Amino acid sequence: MARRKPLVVVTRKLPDKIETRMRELFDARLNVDDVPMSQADLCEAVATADVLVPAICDRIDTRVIEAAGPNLKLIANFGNGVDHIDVTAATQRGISITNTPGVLTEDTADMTMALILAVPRRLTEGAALITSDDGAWPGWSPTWMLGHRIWGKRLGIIGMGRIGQAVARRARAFGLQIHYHNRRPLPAQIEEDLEATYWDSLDQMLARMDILSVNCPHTPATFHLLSARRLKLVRPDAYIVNTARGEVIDEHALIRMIEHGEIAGAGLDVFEREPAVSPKLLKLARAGKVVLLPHMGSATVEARVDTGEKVIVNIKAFMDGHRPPDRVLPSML
Ligand SMILES: O=CC(=O)O
Repeated sequence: MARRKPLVVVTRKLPDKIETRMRELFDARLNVDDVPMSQADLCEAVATADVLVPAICDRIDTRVIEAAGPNLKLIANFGNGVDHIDVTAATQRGISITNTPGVLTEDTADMTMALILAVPRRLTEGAALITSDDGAWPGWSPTWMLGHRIWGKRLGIIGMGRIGQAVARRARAFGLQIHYHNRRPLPAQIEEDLEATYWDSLDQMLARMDILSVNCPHTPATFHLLSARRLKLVRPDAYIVNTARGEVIDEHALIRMIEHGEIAGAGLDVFEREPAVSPKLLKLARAGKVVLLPHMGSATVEARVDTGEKVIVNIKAFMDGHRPPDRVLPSML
């Protein structure tokens, strides 16, 4: 007798190519209209599904895990970060989790570099000004719209995993000096190739950098890693860029310090209460102090297709009785 195809519930619209392949391989319940699923919808879905494919905008909390029926054995996340999933609760219920590392490294590093350039060089401010209706551009002047040079400055990367290293490779080409803080130093050869300096003490690194880039995952250990106390160590002429997760920075404290001129500015692609963005940040953006993007770090067609392909590989491996290549365990967080 032919084996029943696994019932795979996908919470958001995925690239057409991925949805077509999922329809071929699985009993796929797709969300072609891309209407976000409520917590109640998610609970209903996991009651009968074999596999749930959530996206990073879904909240797979204890309530959803407790609603899982006996068939749910795998949560194959569409995305890298898993801070929206209660990994411990799922693991305790015997549900495996997978993510999609590697496929968004270069795109996220590009967006990080874009923000590293955009904030000190006032890119969005200038672009808004030239297209404004009131003809606000008075013409070139030696002292007008001056930003700050990034060449020769010190970049402190917080979290030197795949994305942090990809940022370092780009930043070197822009003449930045690479410094980093990580749980562990990089292997000597990689450190040498990147000409990167390791700081065991995050506090000491923060006090000496011109630009800081947050590239670590959000885990219980990195929540508010840049706390109000640590932000006070940052130089008043320094900029902070975050393309990782909003929760890694105490956003209230950051806003206050930028408002008071205690930090020069920030480039943020992620926020503490996404998709809500603090009105104070919007005001700072209009004042040219911050550049804000709506969580677009990995938003390329290529990354989304590659992510979908990784999800499929993980589901297939699991269903064939193998260890899925991108298994996430609570001990990894
Ligand atoms: O932010 C994107 C991801 O974690 O995949």
